Amino acid sequence: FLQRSFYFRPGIIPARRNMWAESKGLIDVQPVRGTRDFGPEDYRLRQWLFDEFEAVSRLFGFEQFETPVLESEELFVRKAGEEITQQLYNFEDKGGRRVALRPELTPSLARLVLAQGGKLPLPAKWFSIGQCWRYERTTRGRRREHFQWNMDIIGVSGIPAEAELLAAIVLFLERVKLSSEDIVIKVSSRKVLQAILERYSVPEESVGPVSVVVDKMEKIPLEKVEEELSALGLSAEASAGIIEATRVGSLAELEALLGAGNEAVLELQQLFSLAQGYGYADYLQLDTSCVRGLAYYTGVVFEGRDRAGQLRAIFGGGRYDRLLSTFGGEQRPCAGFGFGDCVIVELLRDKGLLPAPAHEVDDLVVVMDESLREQAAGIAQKLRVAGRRVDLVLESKKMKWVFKQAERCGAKRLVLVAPDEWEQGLVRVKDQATREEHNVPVGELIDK
Ligand SMILES: Nc1ccc(Br)nc1
Repeated sequence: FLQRSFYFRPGIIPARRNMWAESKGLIDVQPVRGTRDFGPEDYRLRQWLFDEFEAVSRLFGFEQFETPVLESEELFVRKAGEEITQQLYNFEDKGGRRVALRPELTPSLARLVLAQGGKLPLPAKWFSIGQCWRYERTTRGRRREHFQWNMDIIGVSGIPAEAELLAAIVLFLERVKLSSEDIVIKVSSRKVLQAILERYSVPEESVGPVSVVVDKMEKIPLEKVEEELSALGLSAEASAGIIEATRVGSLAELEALLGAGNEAVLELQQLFSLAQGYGYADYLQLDTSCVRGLAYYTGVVFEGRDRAGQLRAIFGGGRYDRLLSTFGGEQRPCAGFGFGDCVIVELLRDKGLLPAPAHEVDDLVVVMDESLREQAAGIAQKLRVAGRRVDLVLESKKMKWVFKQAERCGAKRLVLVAPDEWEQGLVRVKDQATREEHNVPVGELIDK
């Protein structure tokens, strides 16, 4: 019943509780349903991924922030029927407060921006990596937590903001050796649906809830989509207009549908031109069926998919100019994206691009005679102060075990503290790469 590492074996939700083991008094060693442990092997892979997220964010001049995983429930209570709010991991705490484990990072970002008041210099370019939660009731046994990388630009109303965010994503993809042959970034704008709804005099506030319904089109029958659109008050004609607008596959077609001066058309034309400038245009595909399932988007939206179409969205984002004002704050233009830690790992594994970061230390320090333990401790500490990673063997071990441990910890050097050599001020050093062994004066150990 040992849980296999999650990252390396996707979709393997931990084995059911082991009733036999528990009957013997062993606690349930599985993590809570829908959550993952990150043992050292998984944690190294996760660290590699997060280091890439961070490196790209810093290459774009973004600043890192963090907010609590626990938020006031009200931050996520929205009336647009989004899955993300229907699966809220919410509860009442011992103080009677209605709280929730955050399902996404953007509302927390908005809260933090508002907390800074008018003194926040704009534009603000912020990034964060945080665990997000959902309470999935279905028996599918899906995960209930994942980590998301977010980058957001606050205070820039123009398309250059969206283009810059996409450039960051593409840089990440290319750093992990993916290309436009592997990934397509579907791009559209909520202003397409807005323009259609205007034609049928549907109030603009419906764009969010209508988008939430349209976002489900890939997953539910068309009749159900039409039913839900009708429940939102759309006429049969308006629903037909919306569904037709999700079938546009090029900018030229969109221009023909909405007219050359339409804002969505102009903005998307600018986005594709900037994409040429950055050099990532071949990732982009205009697809008006891409609306994303978050109600608060107000403009450009995008999502990353594997070109083979086997996986769920790898990332998603867009413009959300009204979120701050819905929290009672001053309206500020915002754009951002969320990039999960799971689908990307599945894709990299499928492509044979997943690294397997090994545990490694610089020195394995071994005491050959317990009378020299204090001396060995001193050597280990000096090596560490000099910045070398040291695994100090803490008890008397046979050499067979020592050689095995040297492999396990990827030691570059074996440092043996033994009586005969010590009397001459020497320690025995074995270079693990060259297998060469020689006696080294203790004082010269550091700069070797
Ligand atoms: N929003 C959200 C949270 C957690 C997981 Br797993 N998926 C989506």
